[in-house]
Amino acid sequence: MAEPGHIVLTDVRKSFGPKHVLNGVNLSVPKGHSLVVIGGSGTGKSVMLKCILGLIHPDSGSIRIAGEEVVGLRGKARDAYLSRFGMLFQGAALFDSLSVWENVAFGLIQGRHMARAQARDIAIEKLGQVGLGPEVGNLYPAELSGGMQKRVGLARAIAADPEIIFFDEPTTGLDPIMADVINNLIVDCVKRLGATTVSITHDMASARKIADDIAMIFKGEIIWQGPAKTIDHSGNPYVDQFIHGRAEGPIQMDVLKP
Ligand SMILES: Nc1ncnc2c1ncn2[C@@H]1O[C@H](COP(=O)(O)OP(=O)(O)OP(=O)(O)O)[C@@H](O)[C@H]1O
Repeated sequence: MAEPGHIVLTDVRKSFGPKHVLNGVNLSVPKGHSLVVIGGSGTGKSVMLKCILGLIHPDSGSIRIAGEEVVGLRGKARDAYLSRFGMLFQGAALFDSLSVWENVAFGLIQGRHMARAQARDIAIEKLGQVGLGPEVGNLYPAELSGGMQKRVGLARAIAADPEIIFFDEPTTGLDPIMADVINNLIVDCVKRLGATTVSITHDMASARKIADDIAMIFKGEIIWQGPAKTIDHSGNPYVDQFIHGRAEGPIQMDVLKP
């Protein structure tokens, strides 16, 4: 029998009022694999990630992590669940009032109640893994370039050695060379940790680099999933249109609707 997925979504549905956003999402990510979810704006990528994180409750369906049902977890069980995740947000989302090392160590100090000195050592080590020297630890986010901020965000995402990491648009806003540097660091850091990852991106160069598998979401359903190296021969006209960025094809933009 095939190994059950580390992250398994079964028929996950979510509507906001009359708006059906997730229409029965089915997805399985094996342990240690990197899945990249692609899809147009407003197709439900962020809502799906928020459902996995428990920030949005699905109307129905099942989300299992390592075999355990996580829909509906509350209180301490939910806190313990969230501590298994690392997250790199769009724009890095660093705290401006904290130094770089304090940003990286935030979850260790606040979440795990680690002593500051020990947390600082780990932060400096993780900064080293993303190519930043210890001197950067004492700077503040406003003193860093966008690329350095992403590196710090990545160091923070891996600080607690999470078993699952989410990357939300990890290369948005970066020039192509810095984007490639971040992609390489993501691949290195994830391999070192052996973490299972789910990433959202519009950047196909990034998707090809960091994904083992790619899934395409369209109108709240996964319409294709396969190994990244097969995406050019998916045989799916929606995938073809998306990866080549063509205005013509089965995906029609509702440019007049909000
Ligand atoms: N809390 C909410 N209340 C009402 N509607 C919501 C809520 N969250 C998301 N939506 C709607 O769900 C749809 C999907 O949103 P989502 O953020 O998942 O899109 P996305 O695929 O991540 O898009 P993008 O690539 O632009 O970030 C959108 O139409 C959005 O307006």
